[in-house]
Amino acid sequence: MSVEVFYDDDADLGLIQGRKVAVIGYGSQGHAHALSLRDSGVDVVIGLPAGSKSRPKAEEQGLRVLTPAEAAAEADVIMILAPDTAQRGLYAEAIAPNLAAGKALFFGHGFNIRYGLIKPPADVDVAMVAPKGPGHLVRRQYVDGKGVPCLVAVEQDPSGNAFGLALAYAKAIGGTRAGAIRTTFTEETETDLFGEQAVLCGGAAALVQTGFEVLTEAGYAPEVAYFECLHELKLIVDLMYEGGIARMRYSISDTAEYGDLSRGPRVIDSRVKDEMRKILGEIQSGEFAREWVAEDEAGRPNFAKWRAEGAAHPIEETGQKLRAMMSWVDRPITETA
Ligand SMILES: NC(=O)C1=CN([C@@H]2O[C@H](COP(=O)(O)OP(=O)(O)OC[C@H]3O[C@@H](n4cnc5c(N)ncnc54)[C@H](OP(=O)(O)O)[C@@H]3O)[C@@H](O)[C@H]2O)C=CC1
Ligand SMILES: CC[C@](O)(C(C)=O)C(=O)O
Ligand SMILES: [Mg+2]
Ligand SMILES: [Mg+2]
Repeated sequence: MSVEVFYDDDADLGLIQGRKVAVIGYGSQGHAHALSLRDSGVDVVIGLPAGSKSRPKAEEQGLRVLTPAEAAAEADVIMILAPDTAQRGLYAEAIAPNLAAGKALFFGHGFNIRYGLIKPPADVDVAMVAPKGPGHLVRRQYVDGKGVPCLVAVEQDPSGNAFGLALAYAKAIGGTRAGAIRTTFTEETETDLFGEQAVLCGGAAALVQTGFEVLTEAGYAPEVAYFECLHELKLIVDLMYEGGIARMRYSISDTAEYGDLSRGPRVIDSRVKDEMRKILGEIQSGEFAREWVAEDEAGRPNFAKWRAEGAAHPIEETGQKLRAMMSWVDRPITETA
């Protein structure tokens, strides 16, 4: 099945330049959207609670900061870029009372709409512009005259113009420079959750930690194990990123490629694939969403425990020491926030 991809020439920036946009939240995505919208000539206001630690960051950039309710009341387009777990309460308290027919409600990820946690009124456009990359990279690419590809979706379209408006928004943050792909809230949410759980974050972190443990438990130096299991992963993924798995295999030695082809399927075997299918099932059925919402409402006890265990893993201490020796690893992408 082929997808529809839209580029700068397909989007009319004027559609978003003519509206006032409230960006609610000024974290990874929020700062990138707000600054790039402003640089694209859009009238932007930021919505943040009174005690938010993000307020000074937005104000330092010369942005006008109001409370979420005040910003939502002023704006025609409200982009919610607060954490997914905060969105339901934020919507009920500050946004729903300030919606009116003809306004548009935008999201950077479909979680709250897909799982029915937010149910906007029928006379409001509901759309999504979801960059396929971390917010700091979204901003850096925009500043460099490039862009991070976006997914664009429409859930409700009473105006008949929701897709054009979303495409204009994607253009204003650099997304259509790279390409904006039309999708649905369901497809974006389920694939995004699956990708981050099974492959990009959960799968990759567990693979790296487990490889490091096997080597160090067998008596190899943690420093050598770090290079083999974490540091070089970026170099290998860069090759995949540039030219796919085939390009990576072209670049490595035949010995590595034979080991890859003969041993890789033993590591990621049918049991792992079955577990991935189970994880996808939990996402599709809403089981993961219910678990995560309950964990958040309970004060995140497991989240805090697992996060602390991850931070205490020996690979972190080894990494800290080694990264200090590598001057080229000293420009964190988060420095634009
Ligand atoms: N991180 C990423 O790169 C990606 C994120 N997304 C999606 O973008 C959205 C935002 O995520 P992300 O940028 O990671 O979030 P962050 O955690 O980086 O930032 C959240 C921001 O929202 C503020 N905030 C917290 N609570 C509230 C509230 N009740 N009302 C208003 N503002 C609030 C925070 O302020 P304070 O500083 O005070 O905590 C902070 O400025 C999510 O839907 C996420 O799934 C999509 C693609 C990639
Ligand atoms: C991969 C994690 C992500 O989905 C992202 C940066 O796209 C997220 O939710 O942060
Ligand atoms: Mg993602
Ligand atoms: Mg995500």
